[in-house]
Amino acid sequence: MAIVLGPNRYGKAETRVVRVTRDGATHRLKDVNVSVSLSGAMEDVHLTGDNAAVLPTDSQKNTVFAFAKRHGIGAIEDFGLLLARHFVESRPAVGHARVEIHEYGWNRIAGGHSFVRDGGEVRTALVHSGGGAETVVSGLTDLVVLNSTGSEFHGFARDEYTTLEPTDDRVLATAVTARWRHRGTDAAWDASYRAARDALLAAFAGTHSLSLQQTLYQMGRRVLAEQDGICEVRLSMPNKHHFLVDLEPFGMKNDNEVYFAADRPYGLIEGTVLDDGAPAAPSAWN
Ligand SMILES: O=c1[nH]c(=O)c2[nH]c(=O)[nH]c2[nH]1
Repeated sequence: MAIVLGPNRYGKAETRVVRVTRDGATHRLKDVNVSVSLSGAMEDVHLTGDNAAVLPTDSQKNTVFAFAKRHGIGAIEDFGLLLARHFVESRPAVGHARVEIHEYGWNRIAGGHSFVRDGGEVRTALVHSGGGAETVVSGLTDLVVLNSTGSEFHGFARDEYTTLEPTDDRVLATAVTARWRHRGTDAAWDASYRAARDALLAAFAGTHSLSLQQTLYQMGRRVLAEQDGICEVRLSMPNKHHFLVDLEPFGMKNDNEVYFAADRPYGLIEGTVLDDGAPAAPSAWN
């Protein structure tokens, strides 16, 4: 047996940066979590302990802070591209850079310098640069949505373990994780993000659902139908079950009004919706 070093990468994960832009008394806030991962000619450090090619992860963290000051933080896709290109172009040993950024939203309260955190929702970007190829995947996590009617689930397969009752009126709730791959690397990121988020919400609300799978497909479809610059959407959606509570013991009828919101287990519905003519780019999602 020949033992060899396989794929490897390294970098500083989860550098939390808050960048305040002071425009007189009116401030703007960007709150991000940046993870850098570099790969390339890193045999020596693994095989012999020679660190000559290794840009310390500490330097990578410092670069994130320095770039936040020097360039500001605009759309997270742009900040990711800036960092990824910097590491590939400035370090001969680095053939590939992966930069993942999560952004936490803040809204202005009053005056110029007071803010309140958005709900749990997070905007995401994943950038790869190296070997002459670049990819950008945008997205969001924890977009929590609920339809209080307009959802059915029946006609499903049955076996000896099936106890689920069919329903023609249920609560449909999920926490959407969606990521979408752009065809290029120079979109109007903020406008594209808002349009994709709106499309996901409109499709969730506007689909009379026969299953969460059907709703998922409609959500991905809507994003692709509205934006030529996007060629692939990947969705992961937990079915946040809401069970009708039996109120008969208390002499009351439950007319689809009182639910037990279970947190686990949950159905996990995942799928990809794509332009089948787009060039495949599996590494864009790594
Ligand atoms: O929309 C649904 N899809 C399923 O696959 C499923 N399975 C289940 O038990 N409930 C549901 N609901």
